[in-house]
Amino acid sequence: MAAMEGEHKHNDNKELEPLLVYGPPLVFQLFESNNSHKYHFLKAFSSHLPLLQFLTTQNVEPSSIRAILCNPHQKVTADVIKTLPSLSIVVTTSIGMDHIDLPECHSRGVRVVSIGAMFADDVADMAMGLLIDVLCNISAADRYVRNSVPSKLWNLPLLGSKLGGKRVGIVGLGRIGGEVAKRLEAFDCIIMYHSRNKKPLVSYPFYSNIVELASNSDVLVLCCALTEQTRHIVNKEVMLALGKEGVIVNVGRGALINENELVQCLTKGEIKGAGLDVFENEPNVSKELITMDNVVLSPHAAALTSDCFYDTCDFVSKSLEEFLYK
Ligand SMILES: O=CC(=O)O
Repeated sequence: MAAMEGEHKHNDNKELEPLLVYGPPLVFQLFESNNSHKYHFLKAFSSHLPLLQFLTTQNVEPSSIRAILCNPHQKVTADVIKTLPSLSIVVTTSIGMDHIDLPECHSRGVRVVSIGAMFADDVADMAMGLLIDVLCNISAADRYVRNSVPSKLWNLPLLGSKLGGKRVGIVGLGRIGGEVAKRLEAFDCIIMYHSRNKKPLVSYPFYSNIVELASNSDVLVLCCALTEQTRHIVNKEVMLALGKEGVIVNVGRGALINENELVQCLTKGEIKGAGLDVFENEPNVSKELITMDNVVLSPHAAALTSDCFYDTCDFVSKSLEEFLYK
């Protein structure tokens, strides 16, 4: 466990009451790596432990926690919320909010603030990176070179394929999906999308049925939020419709895809490949996926850029200060 404590003055020079904030270590690295930032809301605790376990093992009084800082790996369940009588705000350093029990927050009057679309560019870059990697076998070729001897260097047993001209179905045309579309246009891709509703200002073809989208696409890029409606939105039927040359990229949430069915389809050659930044049972990654050369894996890292870190630091500080001290 790491603890940070400090004495800081608010803008109006009024001494702040100590505020307990709890969050996972990665989030707190933001503050540690940005020394110039004013820690208005200390004391803060960070731990890898789930919050309820943290409270009991570290002997922290639940009623002293007024704010939670979390990321998608930190579940803010109804039990967590009920255990913290003074909780008044949850700030998540993520776009997605599926790790937070929103109805419980709402009924308790706990405010929830998410980073919104701040990371859209970075996540869209990751989607493009994964897609180009799968199509051009970059990671597989990298492994080949590292394990090769000079006489075999040119014998790579894989053929790539170009992105240009591919028909790409974007699932979820919000800010991230929109940024993905912008990038795909530069590659002369044919873009279409599926989302809850047709977007009146968007000219790309809209498919209300994801199976139809898949059967008209070479690639599916998943950018939507995980909800009860989108859980397993990509299942065997969708993958069979995408077809043997089809590629799936997921920068949304792992459970958007039925991962068992994905493994089966990849194993049987029913789709060609996948680029995954997220997994259904994080932090566990299916053993089969790990062995596949046509699959590119990334550890939920699309927003782990230095740009995101600085923006997040500002955002979190402002959100907490505004809500708690104004
Ligand atoms: O997973 C990351 C996010 O939701 O921002």
